[in-house]
Amino acid sequence: MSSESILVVDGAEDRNRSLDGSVVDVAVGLLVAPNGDLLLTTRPPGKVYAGHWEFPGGKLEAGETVEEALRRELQEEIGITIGPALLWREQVVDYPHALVRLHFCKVFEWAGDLHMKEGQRFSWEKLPVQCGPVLAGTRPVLEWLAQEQKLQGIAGRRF
Ligand SMILES: Nc1nc2c([nH]c(=O)n2[C@H]2C[C@H](O)[C@@H](COP(=O)(O)OP(=O)(O)OP(=O)(O)O)O2)c(=O)[nH]1
Repeated sequence: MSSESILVVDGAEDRNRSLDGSVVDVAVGLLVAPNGDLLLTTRPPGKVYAGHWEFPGGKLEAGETVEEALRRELQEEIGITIGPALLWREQVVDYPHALVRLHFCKVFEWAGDLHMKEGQRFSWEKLPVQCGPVLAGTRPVLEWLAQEQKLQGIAGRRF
């Protein structure tokens, strides 16, 4: 029995899928600009939930680490080469189309200019983000980021 919490999306309550074997791992990049803004992109036309806002990333291929997959996906999708990817949080999401484990990584350094290669839109956002609709599996991490920012604000005032 896994202790991971599962976010169930779009009427999946009765699916009761097992976490053994069928989970698709996804590397997701939280690109943080020097001023703290975060990069969000829309899901490209033709993909499930097209037009919904998310953080850029994609599925791991066989044999890849999360960092390798994220570096490849961001080169393929938005034309940049990332520096270190720092694993921050994980979330399992049960969608009607798939059961995914999202590996959210913070990225502070990258090379190259943004180039949306799959017809996505992009936006540098402050919290709370103004773009929408935001993909259901992306909402929890926005909450965690907001909590972190709040705590940093409190610590900053105190010290
Ligand atoms: N990239 C990304 N995917 C997310 C986020 N939140 C979330 O629930 N997901 C889900 C949506 C999809 O089910 C899955 C990512 O799969 P995908 O189809 O976009 O990945 P991919 O680019 O490798 O796709 P493909 O090559 O198979 O077409 O993760 C997020 O913030 N970013």
